[in-house]
Amino acid sequence: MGEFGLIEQVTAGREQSPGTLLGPGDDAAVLRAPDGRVVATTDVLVEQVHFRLDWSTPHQVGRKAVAVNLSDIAAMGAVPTGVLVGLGCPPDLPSSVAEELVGGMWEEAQQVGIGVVGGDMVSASSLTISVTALGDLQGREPVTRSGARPGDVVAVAGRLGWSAAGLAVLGRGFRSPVAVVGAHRVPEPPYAAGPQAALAGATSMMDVSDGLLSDLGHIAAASEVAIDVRTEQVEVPQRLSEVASALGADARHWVLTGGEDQALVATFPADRELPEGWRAIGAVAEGSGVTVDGFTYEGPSGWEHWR
Ligand SMILES: Nc1ncnc2c1ncn2[C@@H]1O[C@H](COP(=O)(O)OP(=O)(O)O)[C@@H](O)[C@H]1O
Ligand SMILES: Cc1ncc(C[n+]2csc(CCOP(=O)(O)OP(=O)(O)O)c2C)c(N)n1
Ligand SMILES: [Mg+2]
Ligand SMILES: [Mg+2]
Ligand SMILES: [Mg+2]
Repeated sequence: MGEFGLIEQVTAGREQSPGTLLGPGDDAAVLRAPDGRVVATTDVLVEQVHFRLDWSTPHQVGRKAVAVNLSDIAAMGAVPTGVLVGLGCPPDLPSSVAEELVGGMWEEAQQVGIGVVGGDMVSASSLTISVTALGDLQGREPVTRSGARPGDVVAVAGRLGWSAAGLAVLGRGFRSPVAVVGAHRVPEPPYAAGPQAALAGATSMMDVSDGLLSDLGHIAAASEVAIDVRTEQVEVPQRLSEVASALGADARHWVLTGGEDQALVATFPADRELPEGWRAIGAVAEGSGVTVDGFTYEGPSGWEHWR
């Protein structure tokens, strides 16, 4: 199938998402920007680096590719308005795989009431997916990485360590449909928690894509503060402990440094009540860097490409 046939196949019969005034199908989409500002973010996923088609179905990969972008929109305190999808497909990729991928993208987008408003299809040596998400602040100020203040509480919404546990299970050759494997295949970012944190006065926020400690390092650096994670406050779910003991791995390490669950981590003034779904895990102080119970964490604090 040629390029235009494939585009026709993946766009045909799709409903236009709310807020889309035009597209896909013209040179660009036109979206409503009620706030007068547009939030924009992009993340690329590459076969063998971010996913394997013997570990995940194309539909699951499509959902994940959109989810990792929508979590960045939520991490600004915004709501998504549309996604654009770039697909680099090897010439021997069955068109049904592209169709399923786009189907997964639509499913995830529709979880938050939006759609795929445009994209691009090119030939490539390995399957490459680039998603751009756009969002609306609904009149609120963006919650950046740089607003954490000494005395703030550090809190998290969503799962930590589940995706890393699933990756460990898959990496050891098991394909059983345990919950952690499901979590690795399709993350469940707490989308609504982003805008809720913004409304509750969060001073900084980001999504956890690389690992809690690594990502808190970005907040600490941008805000010029120190962050201490208190392990007595960080829950290690029973499920993760079970998987860890079966694999001879460390569940706490997954929770502290595992990426790809797309949880949200934020800081809040200590006198504010945390919004529903948020749990305290540490504190902000004067200084720099991230510590765990006052000590520097031994070993890598999260995923880093080329390391
Ligand atoms: N090639 C690039 N050009 C411009 N900005 C980039 C590029 N790559 C990354 N960035 C920016 O650097 C910041 C950190 O990137 P990244 O760690 O990928 O963030 P995230 O985990 O939220 O996706 C983001 O603001 C991102 O937009
Ligand atoms: C086959 C495979 N190997 C390893 C991983 C683990 N992994 C790949 S990228 C990544 C971190 C997140 O990806 P990144 O491109 O850094 O996203 P961003 O931080 O930009 O959101 C992790 C934990 C995986 N998902 N799949
Ligand atoms: Mg990124
Ligand atoms: Mg992010
Ligand atoms: Mg990263």
